Amino acid sequence: MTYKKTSPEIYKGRSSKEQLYLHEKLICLDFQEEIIKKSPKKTIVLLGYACDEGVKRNQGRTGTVSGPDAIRGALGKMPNHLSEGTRFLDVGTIGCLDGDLEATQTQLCHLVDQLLEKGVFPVLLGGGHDIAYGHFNGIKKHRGPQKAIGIINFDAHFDLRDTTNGNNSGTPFYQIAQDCKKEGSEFRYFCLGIRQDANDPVLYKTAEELQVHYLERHHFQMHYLEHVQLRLIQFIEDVDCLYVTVDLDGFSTAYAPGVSAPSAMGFSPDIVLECLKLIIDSRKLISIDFAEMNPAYDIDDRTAKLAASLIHFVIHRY
Ligand SMILES: N=CN[C@@H](CCC(=O)O)C(=O)O
Ligand SMILES: [Mn+2]
Ligand SMILES: [Mn+2]
Repeated sequence: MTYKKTSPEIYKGRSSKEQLYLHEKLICLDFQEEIIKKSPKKTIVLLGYACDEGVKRNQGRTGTVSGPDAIRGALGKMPNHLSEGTRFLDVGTIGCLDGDLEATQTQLCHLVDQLLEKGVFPVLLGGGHDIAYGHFNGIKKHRGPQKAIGIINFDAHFDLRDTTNGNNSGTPFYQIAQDCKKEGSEFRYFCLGIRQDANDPVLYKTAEELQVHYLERHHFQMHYLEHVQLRLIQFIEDVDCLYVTVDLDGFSTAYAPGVSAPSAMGFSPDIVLECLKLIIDSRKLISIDFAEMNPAYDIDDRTAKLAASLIHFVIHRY
């Protein structure tokens, strides 16, 4: 595992005297210094997961290692509407050393636990979707295995591949489900945006066996908003808290070309925004991540800007 403090140089943009832009509001801290104080003030914390190893093992197009900084660059330029009392921090980025994905996920788990311990709202920037295994485990470590943690994944893929070929970016929710089985806890997983052209029959079968809640792409659109909202409300009712993960490859390539596995028939941002509204307003959301950002394939920073706009929305509504 590697760790790097974020250089403020990554955050560039217009300057003002009144913190009109997020890069002026944001403070880069060193995680190791433990200077994140527990405070009653609302605190939003960015943490990067610069890891390509899961994508590589899953035979995907690498490049997500640069994902966190691409999102940071786009986010920093955006206008700041956060209240004066809100703290907005960046605690750096962890990376994968010698292909040791598992060690990186374990480290992520510890960092997420520590962040939640401080009472802050973590916003994680990926990195392959293997971020989800470390992230979820950190939430579980903090909350305890008996708490009902709901996972909401906006994605084209179930990511329920079994681990016969090792852990990778296509296996995180299968790994979580196996851990749940061992611990005797319920696997609470809702996946929105699934498509038949992106998931084989074995994956659908695994989803059925694990009683996964899912909405397919043809129903995951504004035309079916009431239905989508109802399904979300039903899922949220049964959980104590929520972990949300946004896999950028679920969006149409028109919005998100910069990913490992692009989706020509992916979903649109408007339906995701509606869902995020409902999720945030439920007051159960405790942590969120944005995965699979791959700047090597981005066009005109479109994907980075989409991720940044979604984060902008979340941190202002939270
Ligand atoms: N994290 C994404 N995983 C997808 C990739 C699909 C693809 O390579 O086309 C998956 O394994 O299903
Ligand atoms: Mn995924
Ligand atoms: Mn995906």
